[in-house]
Amino acid sequence: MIYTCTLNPSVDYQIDTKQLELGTLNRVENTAFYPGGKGINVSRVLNNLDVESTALGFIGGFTGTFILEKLHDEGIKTDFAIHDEPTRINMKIKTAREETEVNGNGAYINKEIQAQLIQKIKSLNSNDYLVLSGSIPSSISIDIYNTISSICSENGVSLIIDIPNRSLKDLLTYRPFLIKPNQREISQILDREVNTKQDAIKGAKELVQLGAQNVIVSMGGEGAIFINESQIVTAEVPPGKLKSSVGAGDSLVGGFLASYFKEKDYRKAFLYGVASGSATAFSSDLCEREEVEQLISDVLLTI
Ligand SMILES: Nc1ncnc2c1ncn2[C@@H]1O[C@H](COP(=O)(O)OP(=O)(O)OP(=O)(O)O)[C@@H](O)[C@H]1O
Ligand SMILES: O=P(O)(O)OC[C@@]1(O)O[C@H](CO)[C@@H](O)[C@@H]1O
Repeated sequence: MIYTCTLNPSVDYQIDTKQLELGTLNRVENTAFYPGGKGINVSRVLNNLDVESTALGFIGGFTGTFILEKLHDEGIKTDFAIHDEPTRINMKIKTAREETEVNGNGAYINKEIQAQLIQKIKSLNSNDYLVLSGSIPSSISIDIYNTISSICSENGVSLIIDIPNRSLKDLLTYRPFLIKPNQREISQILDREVNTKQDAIKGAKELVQLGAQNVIVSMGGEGAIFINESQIVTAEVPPGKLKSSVGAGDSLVGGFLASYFKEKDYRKAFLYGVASGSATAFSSDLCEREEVEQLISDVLLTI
């Protein structure tokens, strides 16, 4: 079974507007609410690609209820540790020129609720995959990434890590099955600029040497690279019109896992992941299966 763990979920309030001016009243064209947070997005993408998962993490308040209802409506299983304070609302503002995100710092999670989640993660076993994704609420110690990774390592759970944090480097000793930093994140981890695919390949090799079994570096509209001990694959994205890149990275992870789970083929999984990321970038919400499959033949892989 695949599990996703979102320590800091969100309701994503998506705003489409011609322009945004600070310091004055802006009236906008379109708005929409989506269940958000990186692991939750992975669960939604897996579900769209006909792969079952259970969404774990912390959730609470009226925003938490909204997320749970949406996930259950879509047929996604959940097993969150529930707290009192509302889950955060993140603003995703798309103008004709650029995308702006305003992410909250997250709800207060007490020690008892934290322990409840850890207990759930302890019940996973070597047949399971856990996708540990996204930031942590500011009330939680960064050590929680370490705690979860070490439990997975002890119990043989295949761990996928996508966290926006330098501490990813320290988690590589747990030999995660997959990590997916984007260009900005790998630059931070390595403490140097990663600008080109060649830079990303060099950096990802270092992360494999430090313990990652597989590394994908996502580079937005420039595509992505995939590396493990025996393979290096680069991908160019298919042509299309960017609608919203929110969740594109999560879709890459979800698409990769959906394919790998069924076929156990890294190259095919990477291809499917890149097509999923782009399909999300070309739509308002997360990708649907038909959208992904239409793009597959336009993704250019180089081995
Ligand atoms: N403008 C784009 N055009 C085509 N494909 C895109 C575009 N932006 C993203 N993608 C696809 O999505 C994948 C992941 O994108 P990106 O590197 O932006 O992830 P990310 O920074 O983790 O995103 P997020 O945090 O919003 O989920 C890319 O590798 C690519 O396949
Ligand atoms: O603040 P974090 O946890 O780093 O990222 C949260 C977030 O920006 O990531 C998802 C897109 O990847 C959104 O659904 C969500 O709002």
